[in-house]
Amino acid sequence: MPIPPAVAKFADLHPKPAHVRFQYGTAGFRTVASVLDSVLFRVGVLAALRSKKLDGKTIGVMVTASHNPEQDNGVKLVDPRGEMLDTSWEGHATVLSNAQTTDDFINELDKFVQAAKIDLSKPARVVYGRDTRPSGASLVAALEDGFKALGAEARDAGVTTTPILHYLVRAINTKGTKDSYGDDSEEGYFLKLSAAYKKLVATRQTPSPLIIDCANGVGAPIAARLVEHLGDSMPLILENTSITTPGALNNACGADYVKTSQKLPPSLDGRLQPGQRGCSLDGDADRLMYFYLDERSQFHMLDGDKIAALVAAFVVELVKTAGLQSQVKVGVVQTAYANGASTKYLSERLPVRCVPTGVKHLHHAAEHYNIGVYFEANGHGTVLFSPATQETLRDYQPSTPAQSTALEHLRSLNQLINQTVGDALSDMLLVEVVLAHKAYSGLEWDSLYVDLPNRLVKVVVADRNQFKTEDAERQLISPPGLQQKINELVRRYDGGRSFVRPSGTEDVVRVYAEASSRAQADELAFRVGGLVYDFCGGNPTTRPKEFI
Ligand SMILES: CC(=O)N[C@H]1[C@@H](OP(=O)(O)O)O[C@H](CO)[C@@H](O)[C@@H]1O
Ligand SMILES: [Mg+2]
Repeated sequence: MPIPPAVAKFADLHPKPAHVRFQYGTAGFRTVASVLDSVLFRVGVLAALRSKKLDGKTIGVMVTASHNPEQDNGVKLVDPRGEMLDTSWEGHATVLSNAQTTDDFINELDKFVQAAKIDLSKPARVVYGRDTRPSGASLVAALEDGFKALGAEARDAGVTTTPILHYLVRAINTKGTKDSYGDDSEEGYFLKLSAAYKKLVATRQTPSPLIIDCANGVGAPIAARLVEHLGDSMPLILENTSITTPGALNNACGADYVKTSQKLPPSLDGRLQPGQRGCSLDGDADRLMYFYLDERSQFHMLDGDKIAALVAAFVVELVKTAGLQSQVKVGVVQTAYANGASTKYLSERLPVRCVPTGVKHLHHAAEHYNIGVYFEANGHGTVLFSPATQETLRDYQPSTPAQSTALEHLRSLNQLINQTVGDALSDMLLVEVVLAHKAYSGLEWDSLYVDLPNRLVKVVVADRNQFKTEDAERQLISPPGLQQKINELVRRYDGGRSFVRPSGTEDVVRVYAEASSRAQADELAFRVGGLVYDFCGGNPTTRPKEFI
């Protein structure tokens, strides 16, 4: 079947800007919003094709640039089980987005449809949402033209969070089956989470109020609705909720600000009291960072690694108490950015795997455990219960009241946790459940282990693509000879660790370093940064001053 003429007609309305090259990367397409119109249209077409290829299963499309500045935007596709787009299609997305003229685009499309054996007569179904960015509405209009061009049945989920969009995709595709993921509506999502949360804390004291920094993004209206559903069971105070103030999104607030600057958002100064818990969401509410001030008002961050440690230990304990330890093996997945102290803490208790950066790698590795806990240090993560484990939890006959209670808790956790993708609000409730059960304050949680001081540095190089890594990105194999020099530097530092990899989302190379003291971690990072810069022939006049 030839490409319907409507595709070319609509494509003419969305010309590709000259001299821009797009790439479907770790987080889909992401760049300044002003150049994205053609990309959105073409992604609309691609989503419809993906649905046709999968017999009309619903595909999700999320328009967001997450923690990036407000003027950026982006788009990513969600596969039928609520997971990220299959990697084998990422390259096709890139090729289609870069076809210059309408004719080029139709040619590429035709080639792709033939090669992938897509039956264009099949139905196509999509569901799409966007964050609060001002550029969202017009980009969604371009996306909708892509759907129309192929006659896809399209459902608008409106302004919503990335994890809700993932939830909806899974809920729509499992509707009416024995694997039903929940009602396929935002309301269904809130009911599922709040009911599970209330069950889990039913016998616990109401916690002290938690402050949520909503990053002035879509997390604000969504958290406000969660508040209504939680009622008295969880006192939440929402901050940074100005979604219509120009420039406010992610500006000096949000999970990425907290992680990279290791500081309290200035807007929370005087609001967060010593001893009180606070947390930050990012711009699309799929990342979560916790923090608290000690009695001297010193800021302490509880990042994705701390969340993983807290949650994994709790799940292991429940599995044991339920008497399921021989059938249900719990494991953790991290990346090289995980703090060495967290890896040590976790490895002493359960299996830990290290995989390359990017949620899809963590997610897939976590699927290999019966219960897989994965978190990136930046606060993106979730817990996956394998299908077999869900059956075990359903059928298991406990033999004591203690076993029965632990089993009920595991069943509720399986409901509480958004298993399609990291979800800041679901993860926040999960953390609150564990804190309530352990009667931990932020301080006690923080004391599970002490973070090794660490430093992340960006290095601008002529061509980051010459950087190739192995061993889950912990070793460089190219440029040749550089890894040896890094090793020589690292050896000089007590508890030193450092690795270098090309970023998948920015045109930079990242250097990570940790050591037993702050000064040493900084020094090691700046030495490795300088080494990388010079090794790549960086211009001495623009060499960053802090590099040693
Ligand atoms: C050090 C770091 O935080 N890297 C981030 C960042 O990837 P880079 O490939 O390092 O640019 O963005 C990714 C997508 O959001 C996220 O998965 C990852 O953790
Ligand atoms: Mg995000």
